[in-house]
Amino acid sequence: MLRCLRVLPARVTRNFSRCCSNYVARMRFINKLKEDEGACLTALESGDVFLYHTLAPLLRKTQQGVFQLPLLPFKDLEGILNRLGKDGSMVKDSVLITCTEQNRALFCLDVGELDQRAVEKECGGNFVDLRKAFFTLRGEEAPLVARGQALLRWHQGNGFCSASGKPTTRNQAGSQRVCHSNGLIYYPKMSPVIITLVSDGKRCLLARQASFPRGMFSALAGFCDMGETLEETLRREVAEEVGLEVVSVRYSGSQHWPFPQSSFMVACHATVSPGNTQVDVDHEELEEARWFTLEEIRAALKLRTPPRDPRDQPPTIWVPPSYAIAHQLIREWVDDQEHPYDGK
Ligand SMILES: NC(=O)C1=CN([C@@H]2O[C@H](COP(=O)(O)OP(=O)(O)OC[C@H]3O[C@@H](n4cnc5c(N)ncnc54)[C@H](O)[C@@H]3O)[C@@H](O)[C@H]2O)C=CC1
Ligand SMILES: [Mg+2]
Repeated sequence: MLRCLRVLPARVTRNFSRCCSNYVARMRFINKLKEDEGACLTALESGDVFLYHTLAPLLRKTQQGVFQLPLLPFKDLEGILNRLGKDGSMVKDSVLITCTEQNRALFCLDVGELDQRAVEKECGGNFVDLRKAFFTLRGEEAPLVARGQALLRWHQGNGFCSASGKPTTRNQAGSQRVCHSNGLIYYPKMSPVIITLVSDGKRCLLARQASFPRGMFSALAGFCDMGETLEETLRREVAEEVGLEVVSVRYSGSQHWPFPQSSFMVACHATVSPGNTQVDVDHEELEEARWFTLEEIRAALKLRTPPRDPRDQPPTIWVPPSYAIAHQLIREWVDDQEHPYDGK
């Protein structure tokens, strides 16, 4: 019975103290840009834009060999577009992403209709696949390129109203599209996904899909069905994929995940009772799922890059890298084992 599922208090308190004191003003400014067409255009004209070509972000390599996301001031980009024979007003198709602590607005634009090499030459960079960009960029730039691509992809796929079949029009910020024939408003969409690390108190359960790189194991994940709570999704997915019944759940964190389409990943720890640990894998979904000891997980976490030798038998086990929320769950589990929680 669902009532049996205990939802434990979160152990981790997120600390936002690093946020600067103008956070409230900045959030209200961004919100105003979504609602006020004139203010958004003014912010774009004094802001920066980063580029995509058919959804691949433009990156630039510094002399130190570090990849960066080049931010082009509005005027510079207008000039570049003019030099490439395009009307500079194309910059106005940019989509609002965020705004810096100095209230400088940041937008992105897909220049897929221009010659890729010509743009790369003008901008001094290269358009790279999002997966590569996401794994290469540092700090806050990785979620920025993911967010930008997700928004641009959503605009490219929502040019028509699904009720009337007529074209939809975007607002200046790109935070919504409207069908003027029936007034329907469309907002960017993410699919909610639960991701959970199941533990029996001493071991944790990791699984791999056949499509994963060799040797990589991750936490269990699954899309929410319409009308489900996150707890119901978690309980159902664990039952479906590995045949186990979860008895408690603890929230860990969340993450926007752009692959293959926008998912909103909600990460939780879950436990099964020690007497109910017999795994029964659904081989339609998973290639393998099994329990791992603390020592095995510590060894897997030590591998910073996937093992080089593709022939090692059995394959060396490794886990998703640090930017994946699965990694956070696995690290927290190790921490829980090393410093057990006394419930206070
Ligand atoms: N950031 C991270 O650490 C991780 C992210 N993930 C992501 O979680 C997502 C879900 O994991 P899966 O095990 O594949 O889910 P899943 O166990 O629900 O299986 C996927 C199947 O669910 C169905 N489905 C239902 N609703 C769907 C929707 N809205 N979009 C697409 N398919 C839908 C499809 O038939 C699909 O083949 C994947 O996109 C994956 O990339 C998975 C593991 C780690
Ligand atoms: Mg799954």
